[in-house]
Amino acid sequence: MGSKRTLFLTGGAGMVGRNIQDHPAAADWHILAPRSAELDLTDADAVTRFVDTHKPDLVVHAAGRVGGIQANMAHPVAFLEENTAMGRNVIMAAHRAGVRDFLNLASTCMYPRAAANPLREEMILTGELEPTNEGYALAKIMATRLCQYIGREDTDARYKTLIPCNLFGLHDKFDPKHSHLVPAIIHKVHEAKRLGQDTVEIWGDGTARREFMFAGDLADAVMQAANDMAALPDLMNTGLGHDHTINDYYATVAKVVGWDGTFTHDLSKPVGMKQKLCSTERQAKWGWSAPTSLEDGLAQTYRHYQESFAQ
Ligand SMILES: NC(=O)C1=CN([C@@H]2O[C@H](COP(=O)(O)OP(=O)(O)OC[C@H]3O[C@@H](n4cnc5c(N)ncnc54)[C@H](OP(=O)(O)O)[C@@H]3O)[C@@H](O)[C@H]2O)C=CC1
Ligand SMILES: C[C@H]1O[C@H](OP(=O)(O)OP(=O)(O)OC[C@H]2O[C@@H](n3cnc4c(=O)[nH]c(N)nc43)[C@H](O)[C@@H]2O)[C@@H](O)[C@@H](O)C1=O
Repeated sequence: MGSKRTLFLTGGAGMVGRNIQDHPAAADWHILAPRSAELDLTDADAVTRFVDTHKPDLVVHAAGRVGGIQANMAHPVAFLEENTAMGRNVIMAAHRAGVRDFLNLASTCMYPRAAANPLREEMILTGELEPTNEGYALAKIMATRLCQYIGREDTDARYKTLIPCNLFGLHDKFDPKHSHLVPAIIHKVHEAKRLGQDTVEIWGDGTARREFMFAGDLADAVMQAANDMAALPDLMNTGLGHDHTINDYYATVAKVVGWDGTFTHDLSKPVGMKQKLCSTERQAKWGWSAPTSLEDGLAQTYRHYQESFAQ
């Protein structure tokens, strides 16, 4: 314990944070993961005091106000303001305290809405953002650029950003008001099975495409990065390099849950980006790929849902 390096993990109780703490390589670190009730990251002075007191060797910034398309559209002020404040406070407190290594988590929502797929890291800030999550994306771009500027001005600082694709997994949010696509489908299809319903409604026409990675796999990439920050590119997509239609995700979840009903489409619901598929070129050069198949990840997530959320 005495010889372990200290990792300040923000958002340690969230989906990504819990998967990081459950990763086998987490045992190599002394992890500090305060809840928001103990350390409100929007409070700059409190963050500075925390970082100055603990002087971590590495910060992994996995906290944020996070939600699916509907939550982002309903609360753009909070998504922009809280995420900007958290990013700025954590990054600046770490840099002022002399923390050399910082791993920032962004999101593929910060790519321009009309960018050609697959999305390459140098496309950031080359076009207009997707309006359904613009506030959140602006906050993510701010934190990403701040890390890059710090790295440019202070060549000892390794302030780097992973850009994960959409994620799902254990400890996801299943509440329909906040959920992303995959947990929303799991909840809807499970409920249809439980209540004996023979149809489930899909938002939009189902032809939009998404790249959903198992959150345990993102944790694996984070731990590989943590172990050798020098080897990590300063900005890198973390994804699968392939995607599926929304209709495909519904069909696959129905198979995993064991429900054989049919689907309808509600064309009045928001659809967002038509496609946001990562280029995995940098990730491949870095020497990593996601190990979990969609079916296996969904089966694990459905078991977790049944244990923690389902009626
Ligand atoms: N989920 C996804 O599909 C994707 C996520 N990401 C990024 O990964 C990161 C983690 O996301 P995810 O785990 O899904 O999010 P969750 O919503 O599951 O977790 C977010 C965490 O942030 C913490 N938090 C929120 N506000 C504050 C605050 N004011 N002070 C301190 N802590 C706060 C919460 O802490 P507490 O529980 O203690 O309140 C919570 O544990 C985010 O940066 C997100 O943008 C990127 C791409 C896709
Ligand atoms: C990772 C990224 O994720 C977010 O963007 P998003 O990918 O658009 O979010 P989503 O997962 O909620 O939806 C994906 C797609 O799925 C369709 N869809 C069908 N049926 C349901 C459904 O029942 N619920 C939801 N939520 N979507 C549905 C929905 O219409 C859309 O086309 C950002 O806000 C931001 O959080 C971010 O960083």
